[in-house]
Amino acid sequence: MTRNLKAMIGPSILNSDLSRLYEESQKLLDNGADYLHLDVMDGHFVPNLTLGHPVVKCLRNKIKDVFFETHMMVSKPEQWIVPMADAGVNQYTFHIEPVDNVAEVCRKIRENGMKVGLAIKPGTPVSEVEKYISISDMVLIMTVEPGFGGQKFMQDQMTKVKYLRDQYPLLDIEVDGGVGPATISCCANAGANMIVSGTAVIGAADQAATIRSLRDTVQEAINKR
Ligand SMILES: O=C(CO)[C@H](O)[C@H](O)COP(=O)(O)O
Ligand SMILES: [Fe+2]
Repeated sequence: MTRNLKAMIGPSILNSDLSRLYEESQKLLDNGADYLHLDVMDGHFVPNLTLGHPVVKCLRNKIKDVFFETHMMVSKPEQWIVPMADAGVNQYTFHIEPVDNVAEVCRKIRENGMKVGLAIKPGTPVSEVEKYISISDMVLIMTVEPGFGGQKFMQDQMTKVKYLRDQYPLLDIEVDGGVGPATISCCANAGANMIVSGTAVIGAADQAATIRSLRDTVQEAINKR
C-alpha cells in the first residue's frame, strides 16, 4: 500500500486562555484543526510549567475523537508514558536530549498504544535523531528554544527539515515554534508536513481562514515534490 504525505495543522493551545481550555480547543477543531498539540513542561527540562496528564485526561473526556499529541518538554519522559496513555494521548513526542536509552522509551510508548514522536532542540544536530527514525513515527524539529510560545521563528533550522525530507520522502516531519502565515512557506518548501502553530492561530482574526491557508500552503508544496 502506498502512503501519501498529508499536510496537517496542529494548533498549540499554550498561549490561549487556559482557564477555557476545552472551549479554546473545541473552537480550534471547529475551525479546521487536524489535531491538538499539547505542550507539557516540567519546569526542569525547560524553565516553564504548563499542564500534565490530569488536565489532558479531563480534556479527553470532553473531546473524544481527535488526535492528541503531547509535546513532552520534560527531563524524564519515561515517567509519564503510562499516565499519558491512560489519559487518552495518541502520540507521545519527547525530547531525546535528556534520555539515555531512547530506544527503550520508544518501545515503552508503543507498548502503551501510542505513536512515537522524537523532538530535538535547535542546538541538537539532526544526526542525533536520525539514528532512531526507524523506531519512530515522526520527527519534530523545534524552530524556537522550547519553553515559551510567541518566540521568533529560527529559519536556520530548515536545513535539518530539508535534509530529513530529502532522505525520508514519507516521514512525518513536524515544526514547532514561531510558525504562522509569515513563516509557513519556508517550512513547507523545506519539507515539513505537520505544522504546530500557537500564537499565530490563537490570535488570528479569522482562525478558520488562517488554518486553511497554512494547510493549503503545505499541501501545495507536497503536491509539487
Ligand atoms: O513547544 C512550544 C514551545 O516550547 C510551543 O508548541 C510553541 O512555542 C507554539 O507556540 P508559538 O506558535 O506561539 O511559537
Ligand atoms: Fe510544542
